[in-house]
Amino acid sequence: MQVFKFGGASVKNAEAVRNVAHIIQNFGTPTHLVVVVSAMGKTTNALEKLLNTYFAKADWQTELQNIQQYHFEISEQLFPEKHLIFTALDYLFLQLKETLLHKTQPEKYDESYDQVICFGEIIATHIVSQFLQEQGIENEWIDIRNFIKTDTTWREGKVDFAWTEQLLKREILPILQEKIVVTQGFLGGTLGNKTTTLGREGSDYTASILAYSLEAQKVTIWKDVPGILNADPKKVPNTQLYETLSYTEAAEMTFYGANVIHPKTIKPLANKNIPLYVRSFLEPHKAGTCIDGITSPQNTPTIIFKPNQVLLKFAIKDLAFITEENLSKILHTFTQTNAKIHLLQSSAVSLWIATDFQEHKVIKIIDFLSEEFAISQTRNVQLLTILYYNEKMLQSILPKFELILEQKTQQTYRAVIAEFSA
Ligand SMILES: Nc1ncnc2c1ncn2[C@@H]1O[C@H](COP(=O)(O)OP(=O)(O)O)[C@@H](O)[C@H]1O
Ligand SMILES: N[C@@H](CC(=O)OP(=O)(O)O)C(=O)O
Repeated sequence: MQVFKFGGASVKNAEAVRNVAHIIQNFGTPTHLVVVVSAMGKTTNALEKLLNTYFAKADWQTELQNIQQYHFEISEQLFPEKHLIFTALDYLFLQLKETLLHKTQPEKYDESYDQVICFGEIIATHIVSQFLQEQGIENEWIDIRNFIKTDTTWREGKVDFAWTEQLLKREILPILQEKIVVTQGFLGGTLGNKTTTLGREGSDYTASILAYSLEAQKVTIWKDVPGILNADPKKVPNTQLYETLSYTEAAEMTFYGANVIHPKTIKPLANKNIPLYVRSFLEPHKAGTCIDGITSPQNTPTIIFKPNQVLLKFAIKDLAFITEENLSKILHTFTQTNAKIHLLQSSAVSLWIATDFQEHKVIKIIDFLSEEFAISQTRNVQLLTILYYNEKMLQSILPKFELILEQKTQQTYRAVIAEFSA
């Protein structure tokens, strides 16, 4: 069996959904395929805005209406009038409103977030599943929250692989003998059947969890790019396609912030030696990139920009030096806050850490540590990583940015950079 994953861009409008149906039609057999689908277009961002507007007691009704209108407009182009999908959508949007009004609390932000944000994937999979059915592609819609089991780390659920594997094997494998399965990316469920999410852009990870658990022959992630390139084509001109990549290289790229695939995707696949294909849904006849355990590392230069970072500086207050003890205190606070350290540098009296700019986490970190350290922050920075860099590459990129902090090893160049202010 195989796993296909379609992200937001591949289902962003009616034409895109039709294209997804064509790709699935060309799969060859009407069985043995799990289709993982993300929220349509930028719906996850819109749902985040809905929740924040609701908590801010502002005009959340307009936000809800916009999301509803977007999905209805797509569905009107895909289905005949009075199709069952419209009743399902009415019900789902009612459920979303009820959840917002009765199941969210500002003081439980992360938990509330998961209960609301999940509707993007739930709604998208209903539309896709029904449309495939309309096209004669028999499929079963599955609620993945009943199968991918996580703890209660809201917004970053930790997957219980043993339990998940058992449930998926028992319940999904028999269905796959007869038809295709359509399910949601990004979502999980707790023991108490509450919804969790696996981290932003986590649908790639879902595809990998499913492939691992069901021992898939391969996974294909369909994107709006020809495959994995040596840089994001939206940021760097004249990029080159990797036809093959090793698991190690791919994992390294995602670790440094190449957001073409979610960082957690590679490990489960590597553990079971399942190849991952990254292919273009715009040019589905092309082979794309194959990531596997056979390819040996090519050491090709790769440029990675990681935006939306903040650089925190922790300075010792009483003229003492940075010690292992206060280092561990700072690191422990990051663990407790579930904030990721993307770059770390120390001097005699200060420690710098670059992390994602998530305001609520930054506030928590500063709250915990401000008694002992003088903390300053540089916002609106990004992290630049160049794997297997050379001086020529540095000279082609660095003059375009303000350089705030720099680290070099023989193979890897890393810097905290900012756009020049106008
Ligand atoms: N090294 C890279 N190779 C290809 N695409 C990249 C790379 N780094 C970043 N990207 C970006 O990743 C995007 C695709 O990922 P994403 O938007 O998350 O897709 P989806 O939401 O459909 O899963 C591309 O449009 C491209 O801008
Ligand atoms: N919809 C979620 C999960 C996801 O993975 O989306 P995408 O496949 O479009 O990156 C998000 O936007 O974070």
